[in-house]
Amino acid sequence: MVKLLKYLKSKERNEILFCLIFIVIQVWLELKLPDYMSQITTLVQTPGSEMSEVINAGVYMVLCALGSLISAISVGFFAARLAASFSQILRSELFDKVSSFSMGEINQFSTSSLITRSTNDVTQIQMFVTMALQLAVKAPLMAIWAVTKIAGKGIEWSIATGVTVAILMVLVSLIIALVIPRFRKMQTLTDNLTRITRENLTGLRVVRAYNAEDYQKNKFDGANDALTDNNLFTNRAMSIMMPVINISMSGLSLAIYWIGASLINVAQLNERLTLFSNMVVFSSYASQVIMSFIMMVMIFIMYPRANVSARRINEVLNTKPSLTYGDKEEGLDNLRGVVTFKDVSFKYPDAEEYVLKDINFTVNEGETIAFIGSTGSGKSTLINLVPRFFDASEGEVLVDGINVKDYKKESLLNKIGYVPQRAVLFKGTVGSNISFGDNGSGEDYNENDVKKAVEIAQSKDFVEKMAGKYDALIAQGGTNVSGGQKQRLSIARAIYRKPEIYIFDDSFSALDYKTDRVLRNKLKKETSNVTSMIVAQRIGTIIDADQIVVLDEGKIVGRGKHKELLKTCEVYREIAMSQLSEEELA
Ligand SMILES: Nc1ncnc2c1ncn2[C@@H]1O[C@H](COP(=O)(O)OP(=O)(O)OP(=O)(O)O)[C@@H](O)[C@H]1O
Repeated sequence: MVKLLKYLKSKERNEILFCLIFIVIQVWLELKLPDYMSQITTLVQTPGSEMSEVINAGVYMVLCALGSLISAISVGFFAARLAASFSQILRSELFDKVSSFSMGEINQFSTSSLITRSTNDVTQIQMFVTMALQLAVKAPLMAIWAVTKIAGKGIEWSIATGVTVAILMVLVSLIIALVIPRFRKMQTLTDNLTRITRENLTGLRVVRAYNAEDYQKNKFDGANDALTDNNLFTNRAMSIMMPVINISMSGLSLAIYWIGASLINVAQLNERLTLFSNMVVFSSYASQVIMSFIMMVMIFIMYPRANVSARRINEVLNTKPSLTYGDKEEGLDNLRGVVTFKDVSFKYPDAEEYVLKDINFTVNEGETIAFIGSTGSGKSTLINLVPRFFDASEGEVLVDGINVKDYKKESLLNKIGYVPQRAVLFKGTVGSNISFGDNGSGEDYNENDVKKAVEIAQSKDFVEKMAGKYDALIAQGGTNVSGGQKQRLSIARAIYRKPEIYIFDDSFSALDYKTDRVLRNKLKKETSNVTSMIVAQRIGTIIDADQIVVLDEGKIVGRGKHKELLKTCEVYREIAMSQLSEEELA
């Protein structure tokens, strides 16, 4: 938890200082109250006391209570402000950190856990900081201050207070020891629940189509019950705590008055008044000691859960992204859109087997290189090494003659227009989704460029029919457009970027054959100097490519043009024969 404090900025540090000042004032004023009470008791019991003196002491008491109230409100105000801005900082740090992760790190934590860590865990910290700021300093300060006030006022009462605190310590420690493991489990169980909920919502159509609602419900109920049982256990244990504390407090008051009564009974007449006054004061301060104790217990209760959350947040924040970047902004002179793979091999983090082995090729400016092969042969993995979603385990990936690892992040990615296998659209408008291609320029886009990109991507017809045209709304995940339309908008986004290299990861398979052909021809005509790397399943999509690379189990088993490969590569011929007619093959 302490490690997280380094993220506090000077504004928040000042707020902590204000909190501490007000806490000291509050405790001092609260502990003044019994003094005035004792003064009033003595005045009332002393014959000849002036009424004005009693009223004076009463007024001071009211002023102290008011001052204490104002201080408590100020502490609450600053604590809430600090906790809110602290959690804002943490959320923002987490967001930035996760954005810098490679796919390997995202997979290591899992998306649902990263969501819980950025939301629920941060909320736990926020709640704890609000409470702890108000109580963590106040409780021990009040306890020590109150103890110094009652010290020497009566050994019997001190023993009674000491015994009560000792009994309370034992009981509360037992309860806390019982619940801490459950608090630790809470966040993992919440992760689990988030994962199942997320999976169910994103896969809702499949769940419905296969009548798997009951199966999903059972999984959800399992996770929900586990979390509920855990919560119930901790809540039941905690519910014992308050009565225990209340009984102890009442027992202590009873003991103090009982001891006081016995002492007064045997005391000399002139000592009785002092004893009575001491008893009243002692009882008040003893209550303050117990109150401090309750406050400390509350912190102990909240701490384990907040600490688990802090650890989970720290795990993310302390993870060093495996991707480090160089300082190159440009490639070698005269090179543009040139991609070279030199003896590249790759295996996924924690995997035993290589997914790519000894990959070598070069593609030059304006050329089209296509990758084909059976499913799982490593096509997507190969092209993912260019924008550095993963880094090559061995060998080098060069863009314009420079290793991709030596570029600045922006410089490398500005050269690339990437279209993923599954199109991704964001909530916004057609325009904002396409202009996302220009480093997320959002609503502030160049309308002509958007129109041009939409036209090349064969999307003009349907976009201009949408209500609002380029300002038409796109739902989260692009659920209000068809799969093919989504893919075309995603291609338009890459075109809007004006890159040196297009990377199409099986992006044309959602298009019908005619649109696929027209789109590629138009793209070739309008952006002839841009290099294209295309992963495809359809021979038709890559038949005109300058180079076709045939992959089988992560190895290149053929390379050349369509006609050459038909003659030289068995794997390619098999794929071609399964898709093309005799005439087309001839
Ligand atoms: N994140 C990952 N972690 C571990 N292994 C992975 C991961 N992604 C893919 N693989 C494995 O790597 C191999 C190649 O996968 P890849 O997605 O590159 O194949 P592909 O040729 O693009 O397949 P498809 O045509 O079906 O998209 C597969 O065996 C797959 O199981």
